Amino acid sequence: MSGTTNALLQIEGLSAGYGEAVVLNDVSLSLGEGETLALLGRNGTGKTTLINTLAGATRQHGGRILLGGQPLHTLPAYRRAAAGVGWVPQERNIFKSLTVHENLTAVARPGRWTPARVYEMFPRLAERKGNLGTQLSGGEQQMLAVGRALVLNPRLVLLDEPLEGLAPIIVEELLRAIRRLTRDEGLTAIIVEQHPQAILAISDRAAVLDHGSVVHRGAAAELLAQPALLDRLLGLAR
Ligand SMILES: Nc1ncnc2c1ncn2[C@@H]1O[C@H](COP(=O)(O)OP(=O)(O)OP(=O)(O)O)[C@@H](O)[C@H]1O
Repeated sequence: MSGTTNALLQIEGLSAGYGEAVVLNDVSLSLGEGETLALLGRNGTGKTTLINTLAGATRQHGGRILLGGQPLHTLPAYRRAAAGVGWVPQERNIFKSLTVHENLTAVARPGRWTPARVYEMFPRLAERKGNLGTQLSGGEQQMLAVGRALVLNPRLVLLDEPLEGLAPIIVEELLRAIRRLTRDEGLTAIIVEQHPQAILAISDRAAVLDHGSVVHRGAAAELLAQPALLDRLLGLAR
């Protein structure tokens, strides 16, 4: 990963889990400003647990998380958004009883990402401004979840399987938007995904988890260029 001294995000010796159960063991990673990390691994290896731990939604047993040099791990979950963490959880968690527009304005904070820019990025949402969360398709809910994280104007965005369960045409649309965010807008992000090739292609860095530990870290392009290594790391037979 990038040099640890000027990294935006530093994760050091992190152990975390649920209750007494420890899922993550001694995870250390760092990410520079404007970089995207593809977080890969087989099912149940701890990817969501790592994202949730960064967001403050698990029991942390040890280690440190620093964002811009400031400790994040000492803050309760509700203060991590204000500290600069935009979290798009697997369940999306949009406010279903609010309209699309209300979902965005309810959480917006000053900065370059405004609801208008989110609508420009996701024209489907602009068309559905006045619709309630309950009236949205899965893909529209996912776009709204991403938009809601953006209007927080976070320093770091956590995307947990943003493409999961979506129709291929929507996957293409979201991938285009995420590519724009990571490549053109310089967003700093961690993306968990089951489609490794698609995500590696738009990421700078890659990390692979197995049994709650980091078993590989390096440049995304290098891993993309080594499909046999990628298959081995993900436990796929060739
Ligand atoms: N709420 C929970 N309480 C207890 N154990 C949990 C909880 N959520 C996940 N686990 C356990 O933690 C381990 C890691 O799960 P996690 O969801 O982080 O993996 P993952 O790599 O994100 O997998 P997937 O790709 O299936 O989402 C698994 O053994 C899982 O059973």
